[in-house]
Amino acid sequence: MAEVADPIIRVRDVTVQFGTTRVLNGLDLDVRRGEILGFVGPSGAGKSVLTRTIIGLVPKLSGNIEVFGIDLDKANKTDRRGIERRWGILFQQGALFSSLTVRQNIQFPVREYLKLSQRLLDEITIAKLVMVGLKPEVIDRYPSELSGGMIKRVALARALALDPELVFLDEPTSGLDPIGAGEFDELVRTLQRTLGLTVFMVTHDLDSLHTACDRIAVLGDGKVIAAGTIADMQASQHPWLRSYFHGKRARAVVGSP
Ligand SMILES: Nc1ncnc2c1ncn2[C@@H]1O[C@H](COP(=O)(O)OP(=O)(O)OP(=O)(O)O)[C@@H](O)[C@H]1O
Repeated sequence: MAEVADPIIRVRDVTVQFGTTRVLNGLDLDVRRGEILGFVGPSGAGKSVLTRTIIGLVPKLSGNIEVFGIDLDKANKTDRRGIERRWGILFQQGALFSSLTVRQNIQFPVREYLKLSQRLLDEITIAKLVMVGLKPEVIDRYPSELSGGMIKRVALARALALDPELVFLDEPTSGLDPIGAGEFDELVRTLQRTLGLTVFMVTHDLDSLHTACDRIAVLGDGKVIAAGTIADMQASQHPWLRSYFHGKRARAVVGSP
């Protein structure tokens, strides 16, 4: 694959296996600093597995992963904590701790890494809530008292709590209606531009790929089978890409016959 200068994530020849099932098979991927990369592929292809492998939650059989130019396998515990502070994560499942309030959810990662006064923690929390378009009044609500869209926003606020350079979003718009999803995409786009964030976004949402992503990488048979702009994807003759980007759903999004 073509080398990218100064990638924020560099994955080379990564293989991940559960028992005898090989999910990733010699996968290469670069994520460029400052871009929103949309990561797509069939259900069960291994998108979440790759995300979890990059952040070190899933062990790999072989291969090499660098984040911020640092090989995580070679980092000691202190360096690793330093790296983990520089990324934020919005997981697909269990976006928020249901027994904690919005305040406690957002402050959770901050408390893990920093010793700050409660007053400062509250100030950070309110700033993050405003950043994601929520009113400070929601701070003492529980997740069960929020709408689906609000939960996603609080989860994003939590991912942003430590002012990360890189954010992992695993299907952030799943479960939202098209308007809510569109608003969320717009928010991610705005934050990327204003904060200079790099975003790694697993998604099934064709609208997100069109409106939010700078580049798209497609996972198939354990590898990245294509990477490029939406125009590159639409021009591809690969059967899965053709049916995905030119199928019924795609036509509904781009409005072509
Ligand atoms: N801890 C695990 N142990 C065993 N198998 C696993 C584990 N985690 C994931 N898998 C398997 O790895 C494969 C890829 O799963 P993954 O969740 O990454 O798919 P995905 O591309 O994110 O799918 P979706 O789009 O449906 O979310 C699946 O077959 C899944 O069952």
